[in-house]
Amino acid sequence: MRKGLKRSLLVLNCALLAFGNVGGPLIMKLYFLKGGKGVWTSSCLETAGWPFMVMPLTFSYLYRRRKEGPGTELFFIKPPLFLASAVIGLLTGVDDFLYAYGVARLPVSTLALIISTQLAFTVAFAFLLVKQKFTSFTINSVFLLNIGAVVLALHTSSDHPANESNRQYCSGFFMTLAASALYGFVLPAIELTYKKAKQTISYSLVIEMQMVMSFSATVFCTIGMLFHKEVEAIPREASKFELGQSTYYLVILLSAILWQFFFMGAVGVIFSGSSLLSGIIIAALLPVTESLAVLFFHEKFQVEKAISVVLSLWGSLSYFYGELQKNKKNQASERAMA
Ligand SMILES: Nc1ncnc2[nH]cnc12
Repeated sequence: MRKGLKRSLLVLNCALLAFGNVGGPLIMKLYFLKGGKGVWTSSCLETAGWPFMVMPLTFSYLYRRRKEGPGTELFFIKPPLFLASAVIGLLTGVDDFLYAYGVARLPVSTLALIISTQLAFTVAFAFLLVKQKFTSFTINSVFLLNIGAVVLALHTSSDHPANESNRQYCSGFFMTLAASALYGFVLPAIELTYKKAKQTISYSLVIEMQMVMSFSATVFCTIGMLFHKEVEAIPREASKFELGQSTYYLVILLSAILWQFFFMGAVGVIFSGSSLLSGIIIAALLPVTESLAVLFFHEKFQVEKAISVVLSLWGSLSYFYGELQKNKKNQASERAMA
C-alpha cells in the first residue's frame, strides 16, 4: 500500500476512534441516566451497528469490479481469518457486557479513570503477543498517561453516587477493571491476527473482519438480552424514557453509530499504525470524555481532572513527537541507501 494512502487511512481511523471514544460512553451514560436499565441492551448496541459496514464494503466491491470485471470476488476473508475474527468478536461481546455494567453503575469520570489502566494492559500484551518495541518517547507517554489515571484515582471516593450501595459500586469497579484488561488484550490480539494471517491484509479485509467481530459480539449480547427478557422491555422503556419516546430510539441509533466508529477506528488504527497507538489514543482522549461528562451530566469537577487532562496532552504529544523523529530518521536512512 502507498505510504500516502496509509497515512490518510491512519488519520481517518484516528478521527473515527476519537469520535467513538468520546461520544460512545457519553451516549451510553445518557441512556442509563434517563431511565434505560438494560445492561445487555447497552452492550449489544456497542456492536449492533455492524450492518453499516456493508456501505464501505459495497463501494470497495464496485470499485474493484470496475477494474477487474464481473469475476471479482465479493469478499476477501478466508475461513481461518473468519474463525479468528468470530472468536475475537465473542471476547468483544463479553467485554461489552463488562463495560456496559460499569457505565450503568459508575460516574463517567470514575469509569474513564479505570479504563485508562487499559493502556498498561495493552502495553504488556503488545509486548507479549506482537513483540512491540518501545522507544523512550513511548515509555514516557505511557508513564504520563498512567500517572494521569493515578491522579484521578485520588478523588474517586467523593464520586460515589448517592443512590448506590457500596456493593453495587464495587461490582461496577471490578467489572470495568476486567473490561479494561480484556480490551487491553483484544487490541494486540487483533494485531497478531493481521500478522499471522495467511492472506494479504488490505483495508477492505480489515472492514470485513470488523464486521465479523461485531456480528459475533452482537449475537452473544442478543442471547444475553433474550435470557434477561430485555428485548420485550424495549417498548416499555421507550415509553417511560425521560426525554421522550422518539429521543429514546434516537439515542439507540446514535449509540450503534458512535460505537461502530469506535471499533472501526480501533481496528483501522491497528492496521495503519499499531495496537499500542490505538491504546494510546483511547487513553489520551479519556480526559476529554470526563470533561464533557462534567459539562453535560454535571459530574463534579475537581482539580485532579484538570491535571489529568494536562498529563494526557503531554503524554500524547510525547508519543507523536517520538513518532515524528522516528519517521524523519527512517526517511534519512532511506535517502542514504538510495
Ligand atoms: N467494550 C468497551 N467499549 C469501549 N471501551 C472499552 N474499553 C474496554 N472495554 C471497552
